Amino acid sequence: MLTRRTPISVAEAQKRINEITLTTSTEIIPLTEANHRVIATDVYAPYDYPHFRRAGMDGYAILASDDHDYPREFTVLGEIQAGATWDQPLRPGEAVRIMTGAYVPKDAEKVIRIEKTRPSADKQKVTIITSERKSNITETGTDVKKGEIVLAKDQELNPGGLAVLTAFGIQQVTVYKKPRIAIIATGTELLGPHDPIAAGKIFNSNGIMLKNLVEESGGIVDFETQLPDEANVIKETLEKQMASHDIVITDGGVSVGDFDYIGDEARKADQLLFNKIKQRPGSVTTAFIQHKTLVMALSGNPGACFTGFYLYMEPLIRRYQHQPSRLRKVRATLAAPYNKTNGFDRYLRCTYEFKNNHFLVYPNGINRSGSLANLQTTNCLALIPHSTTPMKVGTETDAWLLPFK
Ligand SMILES: Nc1nc2c(c(=O)[nH]1)N[C@H]1C(S)=C(S)[C@@H](COP(=O)(O)OP(=O)(O)OC[C@H]3O[C@@H](n4cnc5c(N)ncnc54)[C@H](O)[C@@H]3O)O[C@H]1N2
Ligand code: MOO
Repeated sequence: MLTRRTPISVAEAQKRINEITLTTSTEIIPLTEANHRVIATDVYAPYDYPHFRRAGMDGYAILASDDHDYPREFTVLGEIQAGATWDQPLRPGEAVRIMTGAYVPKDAEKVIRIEKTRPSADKQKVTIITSERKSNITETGTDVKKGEIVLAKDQELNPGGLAVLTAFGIQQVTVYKKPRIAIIATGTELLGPHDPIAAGKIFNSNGIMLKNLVEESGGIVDFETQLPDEANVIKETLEKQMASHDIVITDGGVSVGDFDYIGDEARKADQLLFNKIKQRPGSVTTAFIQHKTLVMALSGNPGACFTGFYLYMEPLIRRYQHQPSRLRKVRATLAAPYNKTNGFDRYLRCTYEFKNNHFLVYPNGINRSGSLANLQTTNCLALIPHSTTPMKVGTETDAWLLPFK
């Protein structure tokens, strides 16, 4: 059925997606699974770090009042290994052999590095040759004081952050839940992964791309399927997946063809956000909310599907994690010809180069909506504003550098 759709701008479509109120929730997970997760609560230091006075060098611990008139011989009271403690008092003329990272005796104020000493053969005595400028002792709480925020919320944990938490004996962390996303590809032309290639048929190349794009952006794909263009099958699957997911992403079946059933579902939905955008590729990109779940209907055309994901889905998935989009908007110069003109703004798949403090963008291969050969090497999208004349080489425009590229 042919219906008239009202195209809106990309900015307006992005605004409508951005205005969706998200119900983000949190979960507690073991630290061993927390790399790249976003912490949802400030984490306070349960104790000082370090929590004992620690030797920064291998050497001999002595009293502050003894730090003079070198060379001078000291009596060695014993040895403190890292991990051990020491409770004997230290008196003038006495030293304790101490290792890096070991507990410093209470009354010791200085560790003289081993290089500046001459131990006797039986190790019972040591001659200190010269003093040290530094104490070589790390005082309690030098790094972090008890009660301070060691990691503030809303940041993505990385291996360094995991080390910080572990140092404080923290083994679990509260993080934002990842949105659960279902991916439904539609099209009777789609072959199963093990089918032989056949006339009129294609493999579901969008499926694996979308799954990995979702996961890279911080979502979980726990349902993925491909469906023939059959209204009932599509409707039933949509209903079921909407009930159990935060977002359902579909691709294909969204234009005005006789078998484009996703478009029909969109028009009947509780809230239609948009079903035509003034953009190429992907003018058919559609979004609607049904039973409080967002359905993002991307074009089946691979180039349009790729672009639509970055423009609308990546920022939304990141928002579930309280994180900004990873697309980096820059000003860039068109460095090679692109001669096509269009009534809609085009998000051209490009490669970029950073030269003399400036970004240069190069149109990447064939930029049709239905072409896909450039998807591996495309690392930015550049804006070719709608016009009746081609954009001249050397013109400045907006470009978005893509994450993980
Ligand atoms: N009469 C009109 N025809 C079309 C219009 C229009 O306005 N009037 N819009 C065109 C534009 S623009 C686009 S974009 C496409 C959008 O089509 P759909 O999103 O509905 O997608 P399909 O028609 O199902 O497929 C388009 C193309 O992509 C291939 N495809 C589909 N699924 C996959 C997949 N999972 N992996 C790889 N490739 C896939 C499919 O075989 C088609 O070749 O509509 C235009 N038509
Ligand atoms: O809307 Mo389509 O521009 O060819 O992807």
